[in-house]
Amino acid sequence: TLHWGYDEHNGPSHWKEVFPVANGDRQSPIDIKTTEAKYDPSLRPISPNYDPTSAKVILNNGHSTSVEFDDAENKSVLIGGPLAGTYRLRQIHFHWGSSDDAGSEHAVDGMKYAAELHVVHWNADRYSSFVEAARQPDGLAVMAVFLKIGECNPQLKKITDRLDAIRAKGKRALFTNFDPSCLLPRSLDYWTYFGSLTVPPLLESVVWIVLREPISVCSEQLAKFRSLLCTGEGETACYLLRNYRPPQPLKGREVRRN
Ligand SMILES: C[C@@H](CNC(=O)c1ccc(S(N)(=O)=O)cc1)Cn1ccc2ccccc21
Ligand SMILES: [Zn+2]
Repeated sequence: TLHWGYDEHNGPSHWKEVFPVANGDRQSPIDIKTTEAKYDPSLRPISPNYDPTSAKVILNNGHSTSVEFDDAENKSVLIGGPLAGTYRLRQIHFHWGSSDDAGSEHAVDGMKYAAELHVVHWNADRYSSFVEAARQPDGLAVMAVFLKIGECNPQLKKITDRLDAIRAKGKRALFTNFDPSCLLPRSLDYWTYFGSLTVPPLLESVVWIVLREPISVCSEQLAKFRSLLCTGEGETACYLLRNYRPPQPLKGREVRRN
């Protein structure tokens, strides 16, 4: 059976063989055509409110590196923006490419950034667990932040410095006292649209909030992400050189902006 990944034989073009929703009506990512985005005065400012003690572990799941947060209560939440209710922080993770000239999942007028940060939340007002929320059309809210090649990012250093400890798939390390707001740009202006997870099972349960202003990352920091392995210890090493899905058809969806 297909174990999905990002190689020629198991990458995004194969995912539909196991996950037919890959050809669904609200798939992500998308190419955001800025002139077609509709200004919506009802959209409020987004309001992230994170407690650094919620951060627990950093791990390599073979498809990306993620920092996982304690989501047993409303300690770190996202409210406002297009959201009705309180969305609880679950994890953050990254997508990158094999070179600096592509790596983001969303594109802006056809232009891709070097990488993309996803801050993943679930609707704790309406659902009792992440896994339940992940199956609902309004279950998840993911804030996307573009990483643009430039100065090394001192906040990102906290994450890239730990990657040596989790090089193999399945490895994890303690990672606490971390507030992911430190990775957000000055402006929280955003585009928003209804979409999906960008990796299998590609569930169509995500309200996407894509920040318009990128943060910076330098080549050396990106190179550390590419040194992660998509294989476990003792297996023949395969490097996680890229882990982005290309933009998917909009299928008539509207993209709004604040
Ligand atoms: C959600 C999956 C686990 N996947 C994620 O949590 C996840 C989160 C964000 C993104 S992204 N790149 O879009 O921000 C991608 C994946 C668990 N799971 C697996 C099968 C499954 C079935 C029902 C419910 C949950 C299920
Ligand atoms: Zn992601």
